[in-house]
Amino acid sequence: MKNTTLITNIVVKDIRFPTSRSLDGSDAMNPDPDYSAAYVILKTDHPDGLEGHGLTFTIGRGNELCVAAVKSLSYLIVGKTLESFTSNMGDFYRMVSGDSQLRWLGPEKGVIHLATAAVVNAVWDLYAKKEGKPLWKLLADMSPEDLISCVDFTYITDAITPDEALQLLKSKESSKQERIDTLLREGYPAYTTSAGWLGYSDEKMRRLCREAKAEGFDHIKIKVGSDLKDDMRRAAIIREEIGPDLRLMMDANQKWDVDEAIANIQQLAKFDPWWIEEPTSPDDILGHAKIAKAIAPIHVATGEHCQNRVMFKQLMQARAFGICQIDSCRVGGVNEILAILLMAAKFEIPVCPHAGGVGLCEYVQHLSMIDYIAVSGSLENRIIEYVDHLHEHFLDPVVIKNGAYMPPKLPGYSIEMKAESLESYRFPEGKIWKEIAKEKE
Ligand SMILES: C[C@H](O)[C@@H](O)CC(=O)C(=O)O
Ligand SMILES: [Mg+2]
Repeated sequence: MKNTTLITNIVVKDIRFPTSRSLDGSDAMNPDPDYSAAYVILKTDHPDGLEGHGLTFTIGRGNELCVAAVKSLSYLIVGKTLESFTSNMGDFYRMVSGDSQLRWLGPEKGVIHLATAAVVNAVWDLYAKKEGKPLWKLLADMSPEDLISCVDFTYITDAITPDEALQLLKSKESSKQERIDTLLREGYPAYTTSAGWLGYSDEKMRRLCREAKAEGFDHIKIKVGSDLKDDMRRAAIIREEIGPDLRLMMDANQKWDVDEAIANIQQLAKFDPWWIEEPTSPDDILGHAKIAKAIAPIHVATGEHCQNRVMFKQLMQARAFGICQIDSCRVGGVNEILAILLMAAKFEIPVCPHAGGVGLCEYVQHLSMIDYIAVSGSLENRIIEYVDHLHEHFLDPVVIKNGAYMPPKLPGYSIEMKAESLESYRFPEGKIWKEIAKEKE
């Protein structure tokens, strides 16, 4: 029997969920998101019909651009074997992100990089399925040398060299099993954003806060950035519900200019936020540094719109944030995430991933788990975002127990959606979108 798995085709789907109807996911910058995915299926010649699944997340309009970008990348993947990629995952990443003509569209940013993430993550899903392990375990079982070989150190060696990264991983190697046991027993701590969407009524916010507390969450995030008076009123309601001891985080979704952010956070400080997220443009490193200095000890958190490892590097070097929010498909998938985790460990900055959306919770649980097991080795001030939407569409949805993510058990990257969901939410031909179109008529 042959040992190689040929990737025979890529199927790409435009999948959209009409979340804007209930204002789930709404914030000051994005008042009406329709959580969406450019969804990738790698078909193979494996006798068991093995497939690699991956997605990149958008909030509706423009999802078709990501679909088109995946199609443009597909010639790099189709007709090649999985093993030709997994024999050197670093070379694989450089090949996908560095195509001599497509690179002009980025490099390593924007629509082409979102598409890169979908493709790269689909290959990791296929790899983990072929090995019969959940992704976190596939990575946990790699030697420090193998993990390092997955990383593209181009443009970041002034912050961390491959040799430094290797030493860092080696220092955690002998105690990995203890941390795996902790995760299997207690899970990885989570926080919830489900109560704090900007479009929710005060009553709904209060009810969801009570439910979150009862479910064991001790960190809650709310949206700010609409109107300061309203932000203060909503923050007061949330504090009243959660009391003084639970941690409260605030997310401005890039709404403010730098000095405006400082002034507004100084007002909101009376509600004791642990972090303020995306206070200004995600590209403004010096602006973030100015805000971080002015509002300490409140932390600046950012990363969900941080486009690549080079930007993360500069945020770290400039001490511009205190919390690093990786996003599983904003940067170029698992390989680039490993680079960011290594830098964060070296700079001793906690990584608290951005999740929510559709599929992001399913993805990032693996990333935080590998960070804890093999890279940072720490849970201190580390917590994964959790949002209670759309998990029912996945074959291996996240399991939350007592406010913590339990380690996934099934092989793969947990991102495979149910066939009936892919069919019903296909845009614009799926049943759901046809019904919505009819209602509008
Ligand atoms: C538009 C998205 O829902 C965004 O508000 C998510 C986000 O900022 C977060 O979860 O953090
Ligand atoms: Mg956010």
